[in-house]
Amino acid sequence: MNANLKHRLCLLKRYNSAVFGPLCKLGETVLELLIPYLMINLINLMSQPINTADLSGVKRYRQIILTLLANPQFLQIIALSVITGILAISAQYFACKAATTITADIREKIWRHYLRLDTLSQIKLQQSDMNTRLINDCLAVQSGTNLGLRLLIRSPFIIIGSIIMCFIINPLAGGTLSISIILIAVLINYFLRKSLQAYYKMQQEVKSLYRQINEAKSGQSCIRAFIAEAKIIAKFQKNNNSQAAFNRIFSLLNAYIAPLSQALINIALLICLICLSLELKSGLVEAATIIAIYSYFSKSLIESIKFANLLVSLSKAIGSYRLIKRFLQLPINKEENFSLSVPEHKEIGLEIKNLNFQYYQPPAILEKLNLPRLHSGNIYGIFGLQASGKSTLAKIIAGIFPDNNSLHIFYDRQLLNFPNAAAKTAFLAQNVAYVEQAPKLLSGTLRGNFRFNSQSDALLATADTEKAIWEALSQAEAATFVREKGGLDCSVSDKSGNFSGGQLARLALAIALYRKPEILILDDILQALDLSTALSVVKTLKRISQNCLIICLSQRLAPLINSDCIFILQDQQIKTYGSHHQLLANSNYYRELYNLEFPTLNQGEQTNA
Ligand SMILES: Nc1ncnc2c1ncn2[C@@H]1O[C@H](COP(=O)(O)OP(=O)(O)OP(=O)(O)O)[C@@H](O)[C@H]1O
Repeated sequence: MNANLKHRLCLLKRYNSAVFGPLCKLGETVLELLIPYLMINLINLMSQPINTADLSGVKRYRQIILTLLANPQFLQIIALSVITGILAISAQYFACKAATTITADIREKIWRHYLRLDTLSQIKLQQSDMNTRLINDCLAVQSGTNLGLRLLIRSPFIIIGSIIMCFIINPLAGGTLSISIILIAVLINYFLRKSLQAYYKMQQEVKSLYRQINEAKSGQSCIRAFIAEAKIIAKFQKNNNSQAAFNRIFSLLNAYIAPLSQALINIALLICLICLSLELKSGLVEAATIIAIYSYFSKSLIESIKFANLLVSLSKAIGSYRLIKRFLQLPINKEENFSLSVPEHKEIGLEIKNLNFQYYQPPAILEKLNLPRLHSGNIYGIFGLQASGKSTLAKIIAGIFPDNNSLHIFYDRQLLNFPNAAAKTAFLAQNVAYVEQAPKLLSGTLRGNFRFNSQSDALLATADTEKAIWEALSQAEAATFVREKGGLDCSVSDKSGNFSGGQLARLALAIALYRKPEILILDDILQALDLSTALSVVKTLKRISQNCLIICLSQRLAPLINSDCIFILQDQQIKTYGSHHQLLANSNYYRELYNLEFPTLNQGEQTNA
């Protein structure tokens, strides 16, 4: 079977409720249209006198029921009502199942796409946008799909069917109903347009509220420092009031639709009844016919109002789906399932040639940057003042930001060729451990944070794994406080609030060491540690650097002085490099920095150098 057909069959199987729902609704609609028509005969039958003169009390009613039950049309109506009920419930069930399945799949797709996004797009994307896509937009799609599957066929079918049935029963009634439905359509169209304009403005305000909440959450210290609470509250109030105003306009405009439509249909019905009353008196029309006409008028009215609500829901759903689609078109750069097995005991090397980088708009953060070949077995230091681009460079080496083909990887001095940029990113993700400046853990348990590459819970709890985790914790000087907190199953709260900055740095280092990476990048983490812990960590790093390439980045010289080579990042480039002593002897800039940082030591050191 061809793959495309197979894929379509799978989709059909998964979303079969989306077919069954409308089918049940169609069946229900057809039967519902027939019932008032059949009622004409039933009412006529009931209006004929049933001989109950010699009976009294319960027996009298029993006689009436038996007469009705003997009439095949009565039985037909009962049977049709039961089937209609069953079809209505089934349609409801299938529509709900299809809508929730579709939305769950879309939500999963959004999340997968987010995780595979190009990191620059991830940074650019506001947290509030992600929340809106995942929650508000998905809910709008869900309710639009649910209503659409039930009403998109039903409402027009009932309205057109009612008009046809009215024409069959009485052409005057058919004509009056047609005209009133056209007027209702014009009215609905006008109010819908206006209300949707208000809805989109309301959405903008909601987005702005979300943004403000997130900003206020992340910038709390700034708000407190500048006593800016009142200003923040006033801004929030302004947005909130504006959102409420648009919400009110939207709700009012929608609320007008039902009473105005009802008034229109009632006027039409009144005109129709006045005309028909003459025919009724002259015996041209039966009372039962008028009841059936009334029934078709009310059905049309109810369906018109439902259809108006459906249109509102559908336009919201379509708007939301467009935003989701736009999000899903954002470029991804991580290729799943790419694996390049790392040969054991091979020396890894990396080199950067002519690297340029900017965050989605100028200025350039790194420009024509070159980094000579680095090899495993060494610790390299990269020094740069604040905002010189250290973290940016670290993220490029870790494969988090695009390297635009400037980063070259070597095994035993042989250049590694990757089939495409995504394969290189996947390789770096597997082999480089990057410990960021202010790391955070995933909430849950500490053990869960050591889950690498979809390891199962069972594997995480084996004696071997536990031993390896504790070894990594000891190497990162984290074992003691982890024991005090209750061991590997101690909890990690939301945003890692139950650990200090230094503890988080050590835990992040332990997680990185546990992975036994080929390249380890430490972004200013030694700075977060007290002196004795930092010295122990440096000793560990010396030991593990025998099989690993380690890069430490720092805005202070102290954590880098013992590195095998120190690179100075300045003016978007690596300006100079060498060992601490070489730099002290040859670089004025380095010497100045050193004198600033160690004012009392500098005399002796410089004399030695
Ligand atoms: N997400 C971002 N969007 C736009 N510009 C950014 C972003 N992240 C960093 N920058 C800018 O890039 C420049 C380098 O930042 P980077 O974090 O790489 O410097 P750094 O040397 O690590 O700084 P620090 O020592 O202060 O941590 C800075 O001017 C910063 O404003």
